[in-house]
Amino acid sequence: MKQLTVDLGERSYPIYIGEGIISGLAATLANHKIGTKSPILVVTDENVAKFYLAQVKDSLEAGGYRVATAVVAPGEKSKSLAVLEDMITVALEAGLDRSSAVIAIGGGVVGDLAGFVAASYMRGIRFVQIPTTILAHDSSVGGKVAVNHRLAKNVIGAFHQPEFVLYDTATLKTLPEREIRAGLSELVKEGFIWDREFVEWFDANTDKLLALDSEALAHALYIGCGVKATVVSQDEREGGLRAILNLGHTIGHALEAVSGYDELLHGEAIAIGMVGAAMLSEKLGNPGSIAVETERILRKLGLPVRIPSHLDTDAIMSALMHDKKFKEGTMVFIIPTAIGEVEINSNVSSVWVREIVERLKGEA
Ligand SMILES: NC(=O)c1ccc[n+]([C@@H]2O[C@H](COP(=O)([O-])OP(=O)(O)OC[C@H]3O[C@@H](n4cnc5c(N)ncnc54)[C@H](O)[C@@H]3O)[C@@H](O)[C@H]2O)c1
Ligand SMILES: O=C(O)C(=O)C[C@@H](O)[C@H](O)[C@H](O)COP(=O)(O)O
Ligand SMILES: [Zn+2]
Repeated sequence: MKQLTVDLGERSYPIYIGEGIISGLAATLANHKIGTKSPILVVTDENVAKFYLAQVKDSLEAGGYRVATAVVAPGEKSKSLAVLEDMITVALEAGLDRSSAVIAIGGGVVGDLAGFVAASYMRGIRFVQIPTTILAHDSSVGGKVAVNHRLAKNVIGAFHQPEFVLYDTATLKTLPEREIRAGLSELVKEGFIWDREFVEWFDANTDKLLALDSEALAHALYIGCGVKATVVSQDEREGGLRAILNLGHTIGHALEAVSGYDELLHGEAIAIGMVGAAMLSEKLGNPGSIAVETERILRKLGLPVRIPSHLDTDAIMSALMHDKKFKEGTMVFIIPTAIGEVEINSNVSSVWVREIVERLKGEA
């Protein structure tokens, strides 16, 4: 098993990464002083429940825990206020108290939702992240928890750090192919923002990653979680640096909202957004090779790199204005300045953005 730390003073926590480590969940909870006196709530979705819920519940109960479960429908639409309220109902009915904990087992949807349940229930109880998608290397680390609004992604939420992250890489074996590709989009993002060598390694190992080669995947997830932990440790609440993790998200989140949260997967929307940010980089005077290279790598992963042409440009432009980086009338974009380097840039004109959105809709 490998271990990383998110270094946040008294809120510091470990990320455990290893194959088969989910079987040690009850012992890990006990090590982290989550005791058996108060009930715990396990939140997951229907797909993940099918594979892993019985095993997790049995092992927790064998460890003396009283376990309530909440199983939501899979997909982004479960990140809603209505589902949040259902979760709170389950928590109340199961008698969760301030010593209880919420355990999220699943991808980023479950992690963000369950994390926000934990952040808001009785004004905040502890929670644990058990990521089961590649993409969740990102969502399970860093404490951003949220649900969506019809008009904008992640605008109802909080910063609430987990007690620990337990990443059992064996769970990834059951992922559908489209989810593997979407997860790799956010994983290569960690390289695009921070680590050119990782991008080069990623490019050379794409086939292995797509085939879920255990060694390649464990290495990539360790590096990806490491980038995330390093950035969050320096800027927990996005005062500055942390915004770089948002590469591709300004356009990406707008596409998710405008398409009703059920057409593009998060990682797919972010792939398109990363190509858009790279095209904006060229407008700002950086080499055009950044966009060419970004697009080549994302295409090789089988990801979409163009905006579905039926999405309305005006609707996308208006959704962009709800981006959380938009402040005092100024758009803020994360712009790649080289492969492996980005800057936070507030000099991007909305005229350019519209032009790039149109271009991304127009070409194959
Ligand atoms: N909080 C953050 O910092 C952060 C970071 C990145 C993304 N996110 C959020 O994460 C969400 C996307 O996460 P995601 O891509 O993991 O989506 P997801 O949670 O919807 O999971 C993807 C799909 O895979 C299924 N699944 C999950 N694990 C599985 C497994 N092991 N085997 C088989 N099927 C499995 C799920 O049921 C779902 O259908 C978005 O809402 C995004 O906004 C948050
Ligand atoms: O952790 C962060 O910070 C990120 O930006 C990671 C993103 O991949 C993630 O999608 C996050 O939820 C986006 O945050 P938001 O503040 O733009 O909603
Ligand atoms: Zn993301």
